[in-house]
Amino acid sequence: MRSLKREILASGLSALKGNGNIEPHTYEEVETIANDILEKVKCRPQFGIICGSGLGGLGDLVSNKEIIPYADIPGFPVSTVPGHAGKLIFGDLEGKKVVLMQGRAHLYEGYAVQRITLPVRVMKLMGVSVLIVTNAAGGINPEYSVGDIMIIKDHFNVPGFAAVNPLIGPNDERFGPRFPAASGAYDKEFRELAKQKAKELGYDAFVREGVYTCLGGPSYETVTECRFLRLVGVDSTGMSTIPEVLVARHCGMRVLGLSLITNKCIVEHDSKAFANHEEVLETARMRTNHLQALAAAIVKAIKI
Ligand SMILES: O=P(O)(O)O[C@H]1O[C@H](CO)[C@@H](O)[C@H]1O
Ligand code: HPA
Repeated sequence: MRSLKREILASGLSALKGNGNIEPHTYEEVETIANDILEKVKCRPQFGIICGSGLGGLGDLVSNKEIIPYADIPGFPVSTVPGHAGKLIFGDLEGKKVVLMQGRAHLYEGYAVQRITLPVRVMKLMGVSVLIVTNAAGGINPEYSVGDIMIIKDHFNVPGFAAVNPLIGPNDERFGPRFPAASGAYDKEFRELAKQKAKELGYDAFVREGVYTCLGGPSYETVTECRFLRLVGVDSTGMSTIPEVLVARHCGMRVLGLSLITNKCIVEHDSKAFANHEEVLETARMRTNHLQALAAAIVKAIKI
């Protein structure tokens, strides 16, 4: 095990192996990382939370914090984007044991898709069975406003059209099946619960339910791409989340996804407006308190 750990550390990019082929981390590698983390913390998490751009404030909800920077975890992808602190926070939230990722890594940062999803498998082997994923996204649905929170009911995996899928490569049945279903990935019961909690909190006016997509980024979408996405039934668009959800579902986790609509997508040629990350972070700041309250209420209500 020791030498395996050294190997992961030394390679830094063990998801990229040999002649350009991309291979997933082995079960043993993931197990080594998970056990290593568990040796460092007292918490034994049941819930995993991934915070999107500017949404790391969800970490303030956690008490009895134990914090490990991603940079100290062998093999973990380190976030390089503003609004992604790159810390793993363990602790208590509404009576539940949680591990919260304050920030994520994205495809456009140059990581293999298997590598950006490694933390999800590590969570699984640490005992997590429920994953809450959050992201900042552009509103494609013309009825959406900046600041809306969208409960994700389905996704449209654009990178998957070009064979970018974290489950590509040898399949280890200890994680899950070769051909997992992707329909029903966003747990119906959790979605209903999220809607109910939103109502109780008086958030009806800005909580929606819709379909998320991600492109590879880092460029934001063109006008034609946005119009195309609307035609196929997409409501919000980002550059993350879907790979994590595919891996989570593959290993049997139940998933809830929340998109914060941080900007409206540009659908008019020659528009003077342009998508930008500053607006994304600004909207995230504006909605942090609401998102915190909603996430806390949902975690409290979910029974494991
Ligand atoms: O999906 P999250 O991590 O919330 O971040 C979103 O915000 C960034 C663009 O502003 C991109 O990284 C996009 O994916
Ligand atoms: N497009 C893609 N990703 C995003 C956007 C967007 O408009 N807003 C936040 N992340």
